[in-house]
Amino acid sequence: MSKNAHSARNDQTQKGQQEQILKVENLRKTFGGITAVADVSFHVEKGSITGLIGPNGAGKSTTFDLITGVQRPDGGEVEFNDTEITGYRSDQVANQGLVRTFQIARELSEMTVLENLMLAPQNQAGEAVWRAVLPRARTQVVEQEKELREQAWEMLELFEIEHVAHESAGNLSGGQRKLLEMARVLMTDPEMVLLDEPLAGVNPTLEEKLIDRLHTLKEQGYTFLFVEHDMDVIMNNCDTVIVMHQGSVLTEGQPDAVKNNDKVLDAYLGEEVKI
Ligand SMILES: Nc1ncnc2c1ncn2[C@@H]1O[C@H](COP(=O)(O)OP(=O)(O)OP(=O)(O)O)[C@@H](O)[C@H]1O
Repeated sequence: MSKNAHSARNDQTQKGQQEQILKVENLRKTFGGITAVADVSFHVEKGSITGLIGPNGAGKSTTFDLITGVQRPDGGEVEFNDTEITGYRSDQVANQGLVRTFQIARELSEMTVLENLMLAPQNQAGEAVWRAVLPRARTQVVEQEKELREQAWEMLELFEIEHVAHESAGNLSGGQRKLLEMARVLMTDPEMVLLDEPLAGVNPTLEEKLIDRLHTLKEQGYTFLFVEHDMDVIMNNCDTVIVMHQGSVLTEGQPDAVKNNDKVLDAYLGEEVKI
C-alpha cells in the first residue's frame, strides 16, 4: 500500500470513523490434551497500536499463529479487511497485507542487511523467468530493482541502520536484528503487522527508537498488534489493550482501565480469576 493510501486511511480514522481491520471470533486450538486457545474473540481497529498481554502460557503466541496461518485453528473465524482468512497459509495471509515479524533465518544471516531487505517482498519470486524470456520485462525488472533498492535505503534510514547496510545480517547485535526484522516486514508493504515481543533483548536506546518508529508508522496508517511483557511499554504506547488469560480474553479496553481492572491484577498474581 502506498504512503498516500496510508495517510488517507489515517485521515478517516482521525475523523472518528472506527473501522475494524481484524476480527477474531471464537478461535480455538488444542494440542493433545492442552487447550492453548479456548475461546478468543476480539477486534482490532484500523490504524491503532493494540497490545495483547497476559501471563505466561495465556495463549498469546498461539493466537498469533492461528491468525497468521502458522497453525490451523480447531474452530472459530479470522477476518481481515472483511475477507475471511481462517485456515489460510501464512503466505496467503501475508498476501492479504497481514504479516508478522520473523526471525532472520540462518541462510539469510550470510546475506547483507541490504540484501535481506531487497529479498523481503514476496512478489519477487518468478522474476528471473521473466527476465530470461522478455526484453520488455527485463527493463521492468531493472526499474523494479532500482525502486526496491531505493525503498530498502529508505527503510535503513528510518531504522537508522544504514551504517550496517553491507554487513552480514548474522553479525548484527540482537537489537539491530530486531530493527532489521521490522524493516524487512515493512518491505512487504503490509497494512497490519503482528509483533511478538519486539523489544525482547533490545537495549533502552534501541527500544526508544523502535517505539518511536512504531508511532511514526501508525501516523502513516499502519496497524499494529503486539505481544509484550513490559507493562510500561504497553500502557504508555497502546490505544487498546487486550488481556488474555488461560486461553480466553479476560478483558480489553484503554490502558488505564485495564491497568486498574481487578481481574487483570488477579490474573497476573496467579490468583483464582472469576470472569
Ligand atoms: N505446539 C504445542 N504443543 C503443545 N502445547 C503447546 C504448543 N504450543 C503451545 N502450547 C501450550 O499452549 C499454552 C499457550 O501457549 P502460548 O505459547 O500460546 O502462550 P503465551 O501466552 O504466548 O505464553 P508466553 O507469554 O509464555 O510466551 C501453553 O500451555 C503451552 O505450553
